[in-house]
Amino acid sequence: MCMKTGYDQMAAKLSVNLNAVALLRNRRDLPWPSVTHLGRVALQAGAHGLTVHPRPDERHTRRSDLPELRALIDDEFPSAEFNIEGYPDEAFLRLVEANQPDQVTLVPDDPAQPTSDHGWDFEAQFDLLAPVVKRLKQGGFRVSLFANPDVAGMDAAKATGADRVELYTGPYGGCEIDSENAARELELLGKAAEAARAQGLDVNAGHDLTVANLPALARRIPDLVEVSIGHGLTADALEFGMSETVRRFLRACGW
Ligand SMILES: CC(=O)[C@@H](O)[C@H](O)COP(=O)(O)O
Ligand SMILES: NCC(=O)COP(=O)(O)O
Repeated sequence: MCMKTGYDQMAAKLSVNLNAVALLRNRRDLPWPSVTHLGRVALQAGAHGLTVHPRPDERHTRRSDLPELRALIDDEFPSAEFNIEGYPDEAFLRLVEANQPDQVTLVPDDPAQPTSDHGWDFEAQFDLLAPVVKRLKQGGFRVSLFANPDVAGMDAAKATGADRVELYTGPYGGCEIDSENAARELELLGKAAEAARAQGLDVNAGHDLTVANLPALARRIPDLVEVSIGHGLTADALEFGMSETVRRFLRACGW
């Protein structure tokens, strides 16, 4: 990681989640907006990676998007990272193995859920997670586990063999900026990050992050390694264009 430009700390890498672009494309049986091309524009503008969360019903990114995105990174942006998120059933694990991401983020999603809204219960779901993490690590993938902003369970998260946790920032993202609620959620995230770091886990974060709420998160978690952002970033891209939006988000991360 490079030094931040505006702070005395390191900056989190920005991975652009393309699910919202895919959702827009999927309104028609047409190939635009192109998920792969908007991924290219985001990487050209300086994003550090691309994230997809292909769900079983393919309402967002489709299985067929993944080889194209893998090839985009391999051919044009070899230092960028590809992050695939999802619930670790056999179909998902095979999809991951076929598309060789740099990072796999395991999320406890039910297929019927509109979006991700909680992290793993690491103790209760340890027996599910540990063998999956082992298989993914043997495949050479970095593994991150979606986590509630909760101090409890970080030891169990570490015991699964995972490399990182990704803190679920939805409740923080839903708060009015500078409100007491935002301060309380931020503190929960900060404490959870400290607990994860104490176990030797690196910390990612994501869900409902915006240009407005990112700077305080980056200050509270100075060693945050990566943020993955889709909905808010895509909304801004409609207003400012993808390139300018990525630059705005990079600045909000502290680059
Ligand atoms: C794991 C997580 O927080 C997700 O935010 C997610 O990948 C968002 O995906 P959707 O945009 O498809 O809801
Ligand atoms: N991994 C979290 C993520 O990708 C965030 O997505 P979004 O809430 O910003 O759409």
